[in-house]
Amino acid sequence: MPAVLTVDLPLEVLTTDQMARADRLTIEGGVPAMTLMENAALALAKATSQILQRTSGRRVLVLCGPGNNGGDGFVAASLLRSQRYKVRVASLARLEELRGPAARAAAAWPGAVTSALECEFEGADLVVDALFGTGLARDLDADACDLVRRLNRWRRASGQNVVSVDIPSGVDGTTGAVRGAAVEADATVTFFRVKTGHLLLPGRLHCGALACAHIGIRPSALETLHVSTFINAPALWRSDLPLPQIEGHKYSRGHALVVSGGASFTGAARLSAAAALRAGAGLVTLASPSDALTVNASALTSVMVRPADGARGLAAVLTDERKNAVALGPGLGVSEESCAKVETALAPQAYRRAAVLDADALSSFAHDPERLWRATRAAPGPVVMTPHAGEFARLFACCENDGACRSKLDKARAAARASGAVVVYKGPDTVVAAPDGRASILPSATPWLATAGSGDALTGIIAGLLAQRMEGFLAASCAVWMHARAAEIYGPGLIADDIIASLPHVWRELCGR
Ligand SMILES: NC(=O)C1=CN([C@@H]2O[C@H](COP(=O)(O)OP(=O)(O)OC[C@H]3O[C@@H](n4cnc5c(N)ncnc54)[C@H](OP(=O)(O)O)[C@@H]3O)[C@@H](O)[C@H]2O)[C@@H](O)CC1
Ligand SMILES: [K+]
Repeated sequence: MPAVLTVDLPLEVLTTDQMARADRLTIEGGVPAMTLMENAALALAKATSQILQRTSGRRVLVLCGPGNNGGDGFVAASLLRSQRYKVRVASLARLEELRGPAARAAAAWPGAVTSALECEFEGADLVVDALFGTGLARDLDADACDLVRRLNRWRRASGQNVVSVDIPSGVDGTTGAVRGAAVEADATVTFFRVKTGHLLLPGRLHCGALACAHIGIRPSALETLHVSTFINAPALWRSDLPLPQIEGHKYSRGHALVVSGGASFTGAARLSAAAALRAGAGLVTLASPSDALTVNASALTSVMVRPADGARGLAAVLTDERKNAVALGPGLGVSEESCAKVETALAPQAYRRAAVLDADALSSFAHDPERLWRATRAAPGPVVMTPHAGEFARLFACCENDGACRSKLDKARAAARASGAVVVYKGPDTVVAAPDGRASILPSATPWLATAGSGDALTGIIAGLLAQRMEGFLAASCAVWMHARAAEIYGPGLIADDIIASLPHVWRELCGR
């Protein structure tokens, strides 16, 4: 798998409506729509010819749709033809149905145009998919679905490349959903800014290598769009990254407390504790039930172990105000006692303590999520919750079933609003959402991350960053990225311990040394 977590893409991520507004503002500001289309086609032709040079291909088939996405295709076809590629064009619409810049682009194409529904892919070295872009408004009809499926079958059978213009046709640019059928591309060239549908599954899996081209829309257009979704990349949180100071000491780097389960369930909390230390917390203590003290103490060296039985025992350990971040959930057990421990950890108090809730700390409230929201809303410091899809569905049924929530991003945002907490909705396209509306989307994650203990390591990294007083949304986003990058660096064969062992490499990359 290529290292995509370090690829440079602009930070802001737009919905298709926001992109249409950016286009409109730019055109109203005096840049002709045709100029934007020509710039888009230039970027597309460049990306296409780079692939053709690599594969020694000469024959290109351009599939054009009924809107401006098709217009980009016509202009790119003309450009590629002028570079002496052998170009065929097939259109989904009759040429007299085209409007505006798309009609002008089609009129300027000097070659023949055949029907896309009847076109043959045989003989092509590369297909340009310019059928539908950000204007896709409904599911593809049966004929268009059939065309897309034929294209996908040909690509798999021939091993040839497909390059999508703006977004693979059939992918909803805002939600990432497949509207009937969607092109499977090897590369996608989008314009100005990446759209949410490029990053959310299943859309992301259709894009192939994603590139974003400048087409003449000024970044100042973003000011009126109120963008609150970002790619989860170092540029989002790097300036807030806590780095040890020469004059500092271990207490100034924060003290994380991880709550262990009983004697038979201690491994998960120990993984979290080790990850919190590697994430840079100055000290980490494991609060352990008495029956698990021996096993915990004998398995740990740099993590301290303190006895804590039940919610009262936890309250006693937490009277130490230096313990400024607490993590609960891994191996905790689903029980009323776990609910009481969570409420103890979140109880209002004079000092600002951060909390991370994962796994059983969430599942224990599945029968009464409102009880958890009362505690998270009243908590004195930032609270981060890290549900995977199953936990999310149990806890946030209200957001799952809300008709207004059309994507994973919408659901995570609604959950963050309901709970007043930062919600890390885990998965291959992990979304981090803050109650104030900010959200980040992880652009990639290796499937090797789906391994036992991986979530426990993430919980620990978040706790470690929170202990160093990083702001909740940024700490959660940074932890999600570090976790994924550690796994990407390690590669195949990864187990949870390797994520923790790889964190120093991630720190070296981030610190530039
Ligand atoms: N200035 C700009 O704006 C720039 C835009 N650029 C490019 O334009 C693209 C956006 O163009 P767009 O808005 O024309 O939409 P597009 O994606 O081509 O498709 C809409 C067309 O399809 C139709 N249609 C929709 N759904 C359908 C369905 N399921 N099945 C069948 N038909 C369906 C819909 O017609 P409808 O029937 O809904 O009236 C309409 O005709 C963008 O992705 C980028 O590539 C660049 O050139 C840079 C400058
Ligand atoms: K397309």
